[in-house]
Amino acid sequence: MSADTLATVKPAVELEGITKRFPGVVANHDIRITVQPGTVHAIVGENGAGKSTLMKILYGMQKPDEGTIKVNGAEVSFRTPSDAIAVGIGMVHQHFMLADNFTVLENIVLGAEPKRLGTLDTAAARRRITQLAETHGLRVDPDRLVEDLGVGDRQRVEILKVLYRGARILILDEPTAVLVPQEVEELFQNLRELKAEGLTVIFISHKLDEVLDIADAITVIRRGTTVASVSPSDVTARQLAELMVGSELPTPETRESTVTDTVMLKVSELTMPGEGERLLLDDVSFEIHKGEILGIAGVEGNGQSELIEAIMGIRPAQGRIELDTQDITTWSTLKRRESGIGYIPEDRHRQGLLLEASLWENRVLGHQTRKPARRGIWIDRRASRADTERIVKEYDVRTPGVDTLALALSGGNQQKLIVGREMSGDPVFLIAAHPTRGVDVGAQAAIWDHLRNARAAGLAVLLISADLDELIGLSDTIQVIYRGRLVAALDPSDITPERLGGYMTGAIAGTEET
Ligand SMILES: Nc1ncnc2c1ncn2[C@@H]1O[C@H](COP(=O)(O)OP(=O)(O)OP(=O)(O)O)[C@@H](O)[C@H]1O
Repeated sequence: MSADTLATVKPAVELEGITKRFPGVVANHDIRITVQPGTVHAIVGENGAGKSTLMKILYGMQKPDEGTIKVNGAEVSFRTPSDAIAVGIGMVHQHFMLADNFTVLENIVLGAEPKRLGTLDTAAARRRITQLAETHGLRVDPDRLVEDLGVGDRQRVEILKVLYRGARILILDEPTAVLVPQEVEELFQNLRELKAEGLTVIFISHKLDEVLDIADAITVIRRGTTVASVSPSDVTARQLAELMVGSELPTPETRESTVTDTVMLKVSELTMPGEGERLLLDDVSFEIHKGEILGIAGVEGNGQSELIEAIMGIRPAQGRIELDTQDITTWSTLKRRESGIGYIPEDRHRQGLLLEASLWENRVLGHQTRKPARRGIWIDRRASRADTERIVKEYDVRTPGVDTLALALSGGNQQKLIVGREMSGDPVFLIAAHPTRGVDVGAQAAIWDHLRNARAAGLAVLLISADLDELIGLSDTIQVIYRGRLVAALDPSDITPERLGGYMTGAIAGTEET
């Protein structure tokens, strides 16, 4: 692009002086960001820094108290997302919003068409989708059911859905959080193609290496305000993290094995039927010792959720589960929890928190029968509040206080609260599903420390994570789950994320299959 044309090209997005206040919190303060068209622009910052709030403002989901938004040089004011869509802004949410039992085509068209599906010109819609998919290198089959698609494909459908509505500026909220390395590479390839077509991508991410790999420009937000605008070629991941927190990061400690001979959890021949012939869990057996972290690696949808649900007694399965030599196979979920199982669930909104309740009420959720919640037949409010304050401090949950509603916390801070709660009350066995999903690098290191310390004190942990660095860095042993079977046992000190990704996708056959 020559200097002349550069001068005439208007920024895709200009945010000037954006301020947004919530009760007790200034979520955004005088934010200034310029996003050039045809670029990938990353927004990074600690949990609670104000990234999501800013993206919601840019997508018309929230109104700023102050400041202006310009899109392609023209000032805009959004009342709803439809206003943002009308000027070409689209948002791909982290939690996919697709209807499972509809086809790709139906999902893409749903909501975008003025007519109802019954009267839709399917042939024209299919032509347009195919054309969009081809132009942007987003291969998907329009006639497949969404429930049959893997995570990477679902994400492509979400992107196509946004493009179908005419978006030229795409907002992606932590797009790589659920992807394995191979899928991340595919997504980045898609983003590069979008960019080459002149589209603009704004994305939020906590994975700083990835940010450095794909972004053309990076804006750092700290405590609600823009503190730096950098080019990826000028910073390292560590410097970026330090810009986010405003101080130097501690260097992580090395670790030693704390695995003992005492078996804490023993799962034998766990089998769960699915629809038709396919088994959701197929003869799964393993042991976890006191002081051991067993990591389960797998692409989402290969039986991890079912395994957790079986161990927690949420969903029936054949086989046997023993906790500390006791057969708990027929126990209720509550009884399992009471006997010392902590559970950091996969989906913090559906299973982890009551969003309309305060932080201290969430602290006692699922722990009503135990200390500090219980005093006689009553809930001990004072002790519960005090313990919540302890968690807020120890886990650095950014909140105005323990009476704040859970829904007012940023995503990462909600996660820190859940982790703190589940690590409280000295569990003997912990199920940690994606324990650091959505938390910033500093908080991630802190949660890892908490897990390692608890492990050193004898906690047995079942770790399920899509973050392969986390699996490799924390686990004593890694088992790969593929189509409901444990197919390979791997030594974390001897495996790279790329090879692990190979086992997870079935590209490298596991020991059981060879
Ligand atoms: N609806 C709300 N009501 C009250 N406070 C809110 C609300 N939404 C966000 N906040 C507060 O605004 C601040 C910024 O939150 P935001 O979700 O934008 O952070 P974030 O940078 O996206 O964090 P994360 O990385 O954890 O997702 C936080 O202190 C949060 O508690």
